[in-house]
Amino acid sequence: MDGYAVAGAPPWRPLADVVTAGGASTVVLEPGDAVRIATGAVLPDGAERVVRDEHLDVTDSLVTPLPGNADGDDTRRIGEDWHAGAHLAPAGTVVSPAVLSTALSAEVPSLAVRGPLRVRTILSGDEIRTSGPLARGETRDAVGPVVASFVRACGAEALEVTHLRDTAADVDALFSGPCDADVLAVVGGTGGGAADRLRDAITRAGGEIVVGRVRCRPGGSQLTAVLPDGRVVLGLPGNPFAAIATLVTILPAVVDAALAAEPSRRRGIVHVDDAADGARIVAVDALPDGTWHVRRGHGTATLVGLVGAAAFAVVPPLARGDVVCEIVPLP
Ligand SMILES: Nc1nc2c(c(=O)[nH]1)N[C@H]1C(S)=C(S)[C@@H](COP(=O)(O)OP(=O)(O)OC[C@H]3O[C@@H](n4cnc5c(N)ncnc54)[C@H](O)[C@@H]3O)O[C@H]1N2
Ligand code: MOO
Repeated sequence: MDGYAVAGAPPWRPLADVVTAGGASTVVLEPGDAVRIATGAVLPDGAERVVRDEHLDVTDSLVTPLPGNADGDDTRRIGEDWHAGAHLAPAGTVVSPAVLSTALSAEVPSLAVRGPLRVRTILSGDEIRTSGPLARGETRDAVGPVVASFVRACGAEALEVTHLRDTAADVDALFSGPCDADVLAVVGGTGGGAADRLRDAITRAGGEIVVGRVRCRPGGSQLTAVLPDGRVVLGLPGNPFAAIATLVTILPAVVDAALAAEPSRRRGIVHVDDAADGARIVAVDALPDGTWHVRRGHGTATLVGLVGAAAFAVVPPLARGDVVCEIVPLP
């Protein structure tokens, strides 16, 4: 506190010196002395306490406590914020700016951390074209260039996107080769149709399909699998809206599980007009009263239904009216 460092009983004699923060002071107080001190300065030798300016009457020759403030002490003592060995953040806490700043205050130079999870997105489909003009039968890649934003919004690190040809050998190589990723997010090939080789390849690689399908639209054909080396495979349905909706609803759960983090799901009230048998992932707009409004459906072939939208909402099966839903904010 800005005030006076004092020694002995009041009133005190003010010394001419000023003790400032960061400097090495040579001031020594005798009983009856007071010296002006700045917030953050080290208490000078001989000082017994600090009294803040607001609690003092100061003249050229005398420093006197104001009535009712005779005994106050505004000294900040080393270690007063926490004791040695104190737990400042429980295991599993996300390393937020507050955690980093607290570690700095506590002179903790390094932290044991898990993650971030590294996610590699793999585009599948011989028809998918990432650059150059489209030939007949080709489809513009509308996921690769934007997927990193969504991966990062899930708290994971996005590695570069690769493109896989629709051959069994290429899909096998994806799962058997060395890899710098913790999660392989494969776009397309989840359906099990003529050209979809993902499920068989996971089985051939000795992987276990943990979630084979989900009663949800879009994203019903999504899968979550674990390879023998622990890597997680997310099969994202190929239609871009389905791929992104699936990614942002399933990847956070994988991140939480891998990092032993406490799941934190945001919820909100969504106005739902019609009920459906299964769960739905819908784009929503924020209303001024803090509730959410379902957007008109646009199909899943593009992300046009997300343009300007604030979030996805996961609407539970059969729900209608004002429904509490999981809200997944969009990046
Ligand atoms: N008999 C059925 N067939 C399909 C069904 C069904 O219920 N019964 N569902 C359809 C839906 S909905 C989806 S979604 C897909 C999911 O299957 P896949 O994951 O195997 O997806 P693909 O067939 O590989 O691709 C679907 C569609 O998306 C296009 N695509 C793929 N990647 C991209 C990309 N990076 N950028 C833009 N577009 C992409 C791809 O060309 C296909 O047109 O199954 C349906 N079939
Ligand atoms: O999974 Mo498709 O999931 O409805 O576009």
